[in-house]
Amino acid sequence: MTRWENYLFSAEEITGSYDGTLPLHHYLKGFFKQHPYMGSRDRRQISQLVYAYYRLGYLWKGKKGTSERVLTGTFLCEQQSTELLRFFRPDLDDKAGLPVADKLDLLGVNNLAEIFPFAGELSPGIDIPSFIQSFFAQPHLFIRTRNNRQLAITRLLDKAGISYEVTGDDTIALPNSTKIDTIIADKGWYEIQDASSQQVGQLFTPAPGELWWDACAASGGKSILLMDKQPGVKLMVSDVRASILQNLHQRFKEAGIRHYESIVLDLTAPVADSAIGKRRFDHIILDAPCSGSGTWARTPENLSFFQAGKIEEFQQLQQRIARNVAQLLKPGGTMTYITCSVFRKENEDVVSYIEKETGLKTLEGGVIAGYGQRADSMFAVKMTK
Ligand SMILES: C[S@@+](CC[C@H](N)C(=O)[O-])C[C@H]1O[C@@H](n2cnc3c(N)ncnc32)[C@H](O)[C@@H]1O
Repeated sequence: MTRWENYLFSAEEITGSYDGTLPLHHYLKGFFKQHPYMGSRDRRQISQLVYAYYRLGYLWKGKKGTSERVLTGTFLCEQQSTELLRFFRPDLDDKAGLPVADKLDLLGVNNLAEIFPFAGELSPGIDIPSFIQSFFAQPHLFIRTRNNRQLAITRLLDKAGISYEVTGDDTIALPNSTKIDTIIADKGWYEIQDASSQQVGQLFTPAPGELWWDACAASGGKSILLMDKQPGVKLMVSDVRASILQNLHQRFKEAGIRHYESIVLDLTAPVADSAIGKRRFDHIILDAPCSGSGTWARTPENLSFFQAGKIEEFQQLQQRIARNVAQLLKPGGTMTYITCSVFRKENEDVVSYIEKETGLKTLEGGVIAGYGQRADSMFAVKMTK
């Protein structure tokens, strides 16, 4: 067998045994551990084939064989000729430089719902063709530069020969494979944070002395953004997972944030006075658990394994959490409801529910369509009591 045939064979073996239970990158790690004779180039090429396959979503599922789908996915993802595609499908390789829309035409795909069957669930602000076509490109790695270090960082990137684009005052887009921690030693200079997540920060207008609560803080990405804007706020962070708050403590330490309070809270139940006393908050960040569908260009295996019924499960969870969280907002304060979902039921419909159930009113915000700049897509709405 040639090298290319071996690669295709391995990709077929992986897609045949992977069941979506683990994230795909974990599964691939396990697979390569069991095949230690594969070198780093082999691992990279096989992983690319597997990812290209999952980027097809539902296209030709059950209708065409795995190898044909792997090669079709590869054709849609590659922007220039590759040896592998030239070996198997020179007809497609000749056309590798075409835009994705033209490639789909060439393949006779004129209904994008063949790829993404959830198109009817999308928030109105999402451009359906652009969103679906974005699955065929790996999103960028974005960093948010801190403490006026942008120039110093771009110098180091230049020195390391990394291609990058400065896309905002504090935002740099990098190739996804960049090992940024090997280039910039001081972790206090930057945060890895998607461009859309950074954009959410425009809804935060903190003033010194205000009491802020990051209710679903995870490892603290939004909180660090907030504290960089205004180090003088009084911050409380919470999450249902104690383990993720441990990650937050480490990340805060590296970011130089020392003064904050943290607490483990399950927000599906009302917050007891015994946990936080009679305190009420000037501002709340509610970055709710969600389907993550705005990030599926990074984890395209979800296109095949996500179950439609999950959308409503998330919606119910978001509604319960939002109702309990809104109780702790001071009159005149704001709550910013955030998801990294593109589904209306998790976004606009939850905002309508919050308005109806808690009396909060929408001030500004909506869909953040990241697919246009190879970033995640999100939803963020600022509401007031
Ligand atoms: C989208 S993530 C938050 C991301 C984070 N704000 C950031 O910027 O990195 C949602 C978080 O909600 C937490 N969560 C899920 N269910 C919860 C619950 N019932 N109560 C509190 N937090 C919950 C999850 O553990 C997860 O860390």
